[in-house]
Amino acid sequence: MLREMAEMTRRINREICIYLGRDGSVLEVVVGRHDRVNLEVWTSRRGLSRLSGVRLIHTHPGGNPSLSEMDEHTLRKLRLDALGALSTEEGRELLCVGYAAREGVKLLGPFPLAGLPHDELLDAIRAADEEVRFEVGRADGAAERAALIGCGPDGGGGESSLRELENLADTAGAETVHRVFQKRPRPDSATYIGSGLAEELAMIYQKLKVDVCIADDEITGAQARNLEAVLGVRVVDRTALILDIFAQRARSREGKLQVELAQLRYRLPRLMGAGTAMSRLGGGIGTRGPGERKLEMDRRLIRRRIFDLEEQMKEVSRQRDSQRQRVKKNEVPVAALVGYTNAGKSTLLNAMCGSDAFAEDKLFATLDPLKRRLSAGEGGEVLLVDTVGFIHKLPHSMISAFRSTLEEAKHADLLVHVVDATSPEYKHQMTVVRDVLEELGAGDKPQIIAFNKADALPSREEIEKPDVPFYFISAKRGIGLQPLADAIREALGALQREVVLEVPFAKGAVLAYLHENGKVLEETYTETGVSVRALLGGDAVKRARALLAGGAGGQSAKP
Ligand SMILES: Nc1nc2c(ncn2[C@@H]2O[C@H](COP(=O)(O)OP(=O)(O)OP(=O)(O)O)[C@@H](O)[C@H]2O)c(=O)[nH]1
Ligand SMILES: [Mg+2]
Repeated sequence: MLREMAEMTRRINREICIYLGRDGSVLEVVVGRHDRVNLEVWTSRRGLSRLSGVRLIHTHPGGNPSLSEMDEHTLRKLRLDALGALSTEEGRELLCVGYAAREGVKLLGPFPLAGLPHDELLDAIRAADEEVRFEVGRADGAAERAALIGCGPDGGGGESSLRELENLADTAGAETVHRVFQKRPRPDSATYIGSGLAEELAMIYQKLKVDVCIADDEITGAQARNLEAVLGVRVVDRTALILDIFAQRARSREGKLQVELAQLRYRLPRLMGAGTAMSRLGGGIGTRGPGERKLEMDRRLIRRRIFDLEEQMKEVSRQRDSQRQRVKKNEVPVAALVGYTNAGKSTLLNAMCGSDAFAEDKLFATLDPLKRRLSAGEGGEVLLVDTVGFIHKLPHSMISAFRSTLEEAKHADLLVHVVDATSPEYKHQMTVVRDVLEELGAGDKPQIIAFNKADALPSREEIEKPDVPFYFISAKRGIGLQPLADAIREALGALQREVVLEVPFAKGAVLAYLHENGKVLEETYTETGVSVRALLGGDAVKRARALLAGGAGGQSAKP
């Protein structure tokens, strides 16, 4: 067979690649180009830490009989029993064989075809099979090596989106080794980026030993499969990456339920047919579930699990609702900190409430809503709630999966929109946040904007002034927090503010108005009229003042 392979390679000047099972049967034949071959992935049903039970022999057109660096990478990545490289120079055919050993890859040969040490080779493989254990995840235990691809029209912010994707990859624990953005009006329906570019990338990825390719947009299952076939590496998209981060970070029961649900809903339409086992190879981005639960289930099981999770979520939602009702009854106003991921929401919550929410220079540090009492300032009790950060290209399926967390924003009385003012993308990020709030039905809540990280901001003049109240703060350095806290209290108070109004006897109608439209707490009779302490909504205060000011003998009211 080796002679035939050499002969054929000389004729077509292309690599030929044959996969063999342990019984010697041919599992697959692949013909590549002159200088490379697309390595299909074969995994038998053995554990991911064991040798795969597959041997691969391929030809090197020309006279090089040894294993290339790429060959060795392939050997470990596919956990092959052995990988043979056959040099095909006529009359001088030589076979070199590599196999996995505990200390890395061992090489035997090159041997002339007439003198192959069959027994020695088989013994070596048998020994390796006993002792070699691969780390699940990456064969060599290092960080996953990621390559990023994105495409879109010129000037569509694709580059900065790709930078953010790199940040996300970093958060997920992967190292970005390659990045490419292709300008095109719209993604290719079959391969997302152009197929020509994909073929070029395949070469580069092999050289750079890329483990996973991440697309900056949500792609279809078919696009992912087509790309995998060309690129020869696992392909995931932005959504899978975000879900992976969520999976690593979810702590509370509710957070875990939400993440698992979102992951399964994302996976269901993307399940691959049997045999394409690429996504099962090792661990890494897109394969982790909450608590490192492996996401390997078939369709039927997934459907059942989704149903289970939905039922559990309903229960959690009910509990959360009744909790909210209790808070409402106590009339404790709630302000929700919302904003783009990494804006500094958790840091602000900690600074303003003297608490210790988890804050980190990573994206999506916070997954679970956290409520704390606002400590600074006078007046009634106010609750602040931290929320999950928003991000652009957040797919709709995820918004619905995280609805119960995001609903904290919807049920809050006031939104404090925290903005990382030092981000070159701050305007775009603000738009994203507004859009998500809109989608949640919280678009018209009263808002205060907190431009955060003012300590690291070169010039406040550069920041475009919004048309809602705004404050420059530094959550980390504790700058400008008191004015912000006051503003929060005041804005919340406007909803049901305690005011004292001096109502002259001549304006008896105002008294009636206060009783009807607010909650009168105390009435004290003075020489000229009644001093009323009452809880009033913002509009009611305005109206009462107007009534007091209007007409003869009007006396100004003191708030
Ligand atoms: N320079 C500076 N850095 C800040 C400030 N506030 C927060 N940071 C940093 O910004 C990073 C993100 O802070 P977090 O509070 O985790 O941000 P978050 O909005 O809660 O992020 P997610 O939970 O991931 O959505 C951390 O490294 C903080 O130390 C600030 O006022 N100035
Ligand atoms: Mg946070």
